[in-house]
Amino acid sequence: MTDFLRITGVNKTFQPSKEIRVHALHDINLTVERGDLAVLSGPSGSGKTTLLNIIGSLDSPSSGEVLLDGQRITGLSQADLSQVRRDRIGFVFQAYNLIPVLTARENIEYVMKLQGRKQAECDRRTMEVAEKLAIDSLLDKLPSQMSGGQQQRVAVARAVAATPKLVLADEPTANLDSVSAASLMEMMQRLNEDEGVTIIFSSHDPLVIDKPGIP
Ligand SMILES: Nc1ncnc2c1ncn2[C@@H]1O[C@H](COP(=O)(O)OP(=O)(O)OP(=O)(O)O)[C@@H](O)[C@H]1O
Repeated sequence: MTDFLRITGVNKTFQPSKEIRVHALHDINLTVERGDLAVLSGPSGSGKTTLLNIIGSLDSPSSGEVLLDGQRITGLSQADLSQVRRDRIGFVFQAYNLIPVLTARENIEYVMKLQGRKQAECDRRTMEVAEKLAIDSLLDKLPSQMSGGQQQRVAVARAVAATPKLVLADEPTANLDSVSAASLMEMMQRLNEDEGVTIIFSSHDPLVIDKPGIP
């Protein structure tokens, strides 16, 4: 069976100016199985965001290759990469990144609409994920009318609603208090089990990393 995600010999060097070169990733080799809930842990500056951006095809490695579901994503055209991101990957960011002028419902529907799904299907799937994330009473609110924990649950709902194969979450609990962080982790764990979606997230929070059930 092919690995769901295989990263081989990935290096990333940033060159912000002529004199400065930053080796953010050095010879990274990693495999993730389908259905895993995996955590990338490490101190600030160790390269977690850089690696997640490369896995999510938001950035490209300086060398090495990334295979997602058997397909080599390193070297694809920008148009093909956009399609991979739209159809196969859901993103959750530290700062929630909801669209401020859209309600929770419209934010959640956004990627499904880009995929060309019919309104009835968007409605059904929005309700399904909203119930799983306990945000069904928040669907008509704007991000500014919600707490940080509520916004992050909406962001997770947006990431999973479009039925991606992979969800990438970069420090999703970093801006949350410990109770909201624990609740978000439980919900992500349940989504991983219920929907079989592979989730990779980064964290440097021992409470999150050491949670039972997280390998
Ligand atoms: N666009 C960039 N230009 C130059 N250097 C960069 C760039 N992006 C990241 N870096 C550097 O690469 C290294 C890894 O950064 P990265 O953000 O991936 O770490 P991280 O583990 O996610 O950190 P944090 O936990 O603080 O978010 C750091 O030294 C950072 O300064």
